[in-house]
Amino acid sequence: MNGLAVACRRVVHIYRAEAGDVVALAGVDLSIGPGETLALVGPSGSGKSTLIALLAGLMRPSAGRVNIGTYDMGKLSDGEIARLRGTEIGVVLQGAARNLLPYATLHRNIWLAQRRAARTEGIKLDDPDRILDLVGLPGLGRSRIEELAPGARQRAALAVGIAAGPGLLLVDEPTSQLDTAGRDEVLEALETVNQERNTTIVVVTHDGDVGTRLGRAVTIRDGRVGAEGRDGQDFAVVAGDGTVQLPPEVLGDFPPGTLFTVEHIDGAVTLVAGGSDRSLAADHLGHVQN
Ligand SMILES: Nc1ncnc2c1ncn2[C@@H]1O[C@H](COP(=O)(O)OP(=O)(O)OP(=O)(O)O)[C@@H](O)[C@H]1O
Repeated sequence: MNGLAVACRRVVHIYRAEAGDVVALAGVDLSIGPGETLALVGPSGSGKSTLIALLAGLMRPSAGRVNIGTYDMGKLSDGEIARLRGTEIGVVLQGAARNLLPYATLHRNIWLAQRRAARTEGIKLDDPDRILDLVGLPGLGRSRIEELAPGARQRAALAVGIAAGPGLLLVDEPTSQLDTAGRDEVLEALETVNQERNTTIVVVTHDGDVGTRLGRAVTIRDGRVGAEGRDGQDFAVVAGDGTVQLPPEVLGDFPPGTLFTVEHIDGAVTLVAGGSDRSLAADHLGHVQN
């Protein structure tokens, strides 16, 4: 299976609660190429888990569109979404134990994850031992999950997530309970899976270093894409409705109501804060050029 592309267009998600509605996502625009690795970072409550749940088809967006490969997730039936999750989309929930049967062997856990795909025509499944090699657990097929150390258990959860050979792997907080060595092994496993299979991988994390390692880190802030880091450089991002969130550290310089003039200089666009020399050059906004 080749990596699947992901496209979110103006995605809104509202939780209906007795105490009042909560707008968890307020218009997310995000494109992820096939075979890309990406981290979703951001403060607690910003909407990361909600976004990954929408990508996994565990919930449907209140508005907007989520496309995975050729699928429009909002238009699929529950049965079609369940089939996708057992085949083309792999999901690793937060907390390794939630993905695994503790008393069963690694082989059996992988086999259980492959069951649905095995019945689906045209899907060729990897040998479980090959999957264990990919996640750095060679020869451990007969070990029971409860015998594994926490880092190995997290990689076992990854093995289950990739068992059916998904084109998109969604992983929630894979390193949060681990020491540095355990974290590095999990990241290595993710990198190997991505390199060997070209799997698109999206990881929700609080760990900024994980974002750096994965090459692309998208910050979710107040239910929107707030910023993006790529290969060590930070960018603000223009949303589908034309808005740009300024990084919190410069917000103090541009209070609400600040007026900008839009100046076109040598083919580049520069926003100059009214009556001052404070400006945002287009290059810092993702290069706006005609
Ligand atoms: N089932 C729910 N019902 C009502 N509100 C919810 C529900 N789940 C999440 N929320 C709210 O939606 C918003 C986004 O939550 P979400 O869990 O997506 O954020 P997060 O960035 O993943 O946070 P964390 O890093 O703490 O997991 C928060 O205000 C949260 O309180």
